[in-house]
Amino acid sequence: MQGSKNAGMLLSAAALLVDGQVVLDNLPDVTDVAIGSRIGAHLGATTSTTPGGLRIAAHELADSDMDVALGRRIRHTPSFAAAVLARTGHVSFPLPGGDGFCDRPVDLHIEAMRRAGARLVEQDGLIRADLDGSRPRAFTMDLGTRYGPSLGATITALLLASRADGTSTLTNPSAEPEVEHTVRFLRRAGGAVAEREGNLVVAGAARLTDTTYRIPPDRMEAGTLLIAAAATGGTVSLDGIGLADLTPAFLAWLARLGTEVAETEQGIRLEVVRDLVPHSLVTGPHPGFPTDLQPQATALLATLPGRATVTERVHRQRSSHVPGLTTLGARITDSDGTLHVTGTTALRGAIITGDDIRCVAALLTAALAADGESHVGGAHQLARGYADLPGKLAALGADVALVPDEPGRA
Ligand SMILES: CC(=O)N[C@H]1[C@@H](OP(=O)(O)OP(=O)(O)OC[C@H]2O[C@@H](n3ccc(=O)[nH]c3=O)[C@H](O)[C@@H]2O)O[C@H](CO)[C@@H](O)[C@@H]1O
Ligand SMILES: C=C(OP(=O)(O)O)C(=O)O
Repeated sequence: MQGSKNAGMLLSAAALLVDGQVVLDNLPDVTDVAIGSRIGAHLGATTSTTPGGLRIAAHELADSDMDVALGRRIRHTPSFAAAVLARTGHVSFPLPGGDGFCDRPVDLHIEAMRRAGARLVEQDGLIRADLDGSRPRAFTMDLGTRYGPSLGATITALLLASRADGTSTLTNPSAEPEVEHTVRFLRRAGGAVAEREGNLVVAGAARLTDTTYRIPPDRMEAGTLLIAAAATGGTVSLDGIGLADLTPAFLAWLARLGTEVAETEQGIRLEVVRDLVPHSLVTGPHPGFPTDLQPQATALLATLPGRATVTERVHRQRSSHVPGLTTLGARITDSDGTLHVTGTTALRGAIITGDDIRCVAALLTAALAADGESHVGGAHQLARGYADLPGKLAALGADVALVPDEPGRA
């Protein structure tokens, strides 16, 4: 398995907090991570590749103005900005990009900066934040939203608190594995983060020091491959990942469909053990069903005779995959954020395209199960989060090849 794109991005941001050298092992070769590394380099960090990883030396950050074009291309921009603000007392950054399947607000990121003592001004999509002193001040903040705790804002607050002058308390923090990895990384770099009664209590440090961290396996890549194997009635073995890396809700869903997922010496193995039947799902914060596997799961349900519902509860809406699936012949209706899927074995190949990472992964999954050939556009989106999904699927026996993406799209 590749290293996790989301953990890799957040730890690349955290690396900018360290007054020394950070080595991130097992960073995935995906375009978002490359953009994260370019953002660091533009701000004055020295980056160099190591076998299987990246060395980031941010002894000094010479610049506090983030490259606007790069910042607009990724979702984790506010967390990179928080690290720069905590280090230099100043930062300017654009509103983030990333997948645009729904409105994705950043109010909590901004609030964390404000609570840490920043004066903020927004103009034309650019945000400027300045601290009065050289360090953030200690603060208290609640990271809950009506959709559950915010992962991104928990990391932004954590990074600010780690360099604050005093002890901060973060209530209702996200429990996603990416938070646990960021906490471990910060502790290794000399930070003091404690978990107390479900809160994160962070004693700010004046300096964080050299450290090496291994990015965990990408649970979304693993989940995508497990779903693709189930959708094609196959068997798949994935090395370098364990059952503990996947959430109980996702594993229980796979089991109810009629697959068996077991641990092997090298990793995990999925086998289809009976005729698959559909089963409904609801996404949720960890340890719930991950939102980043919802589109692919919808694609699988669209191929299984019978009915199921798919309810998105992490994002306001996530149904960008529905038009492409419908073009392949899937029967899906959307009512108040819940997708009603009536599966069919009669999906047919078509020309379809997707505009975000998991949407394209979902279309690819359904195209593999469909009769005939499909052309799935959006390979550049896929490359934001998967190092080589078409290549891995081909190695597993799928008839899939990468052809040049649509002209004019970076
Ligand atoms: C908890 C969770 O599963 N988070 C997912 C979320 O992370 P990401 O960090 O992108 O999003 P958040 O976890 O912050 O968002 C959770 C909820 O909080 C809301 N919100 C967020 C920030 C903010 O300032 N204000 C606000 O209202 C969002 O609209 C959303 O409904 O999307 C990523 C991409 O799909 C996934 O990899 C993460 O697993
Ligand atoms: C939505 C995703 O990524 P991002 O938050 O970077 O847009 C994703 O990984 O599915």
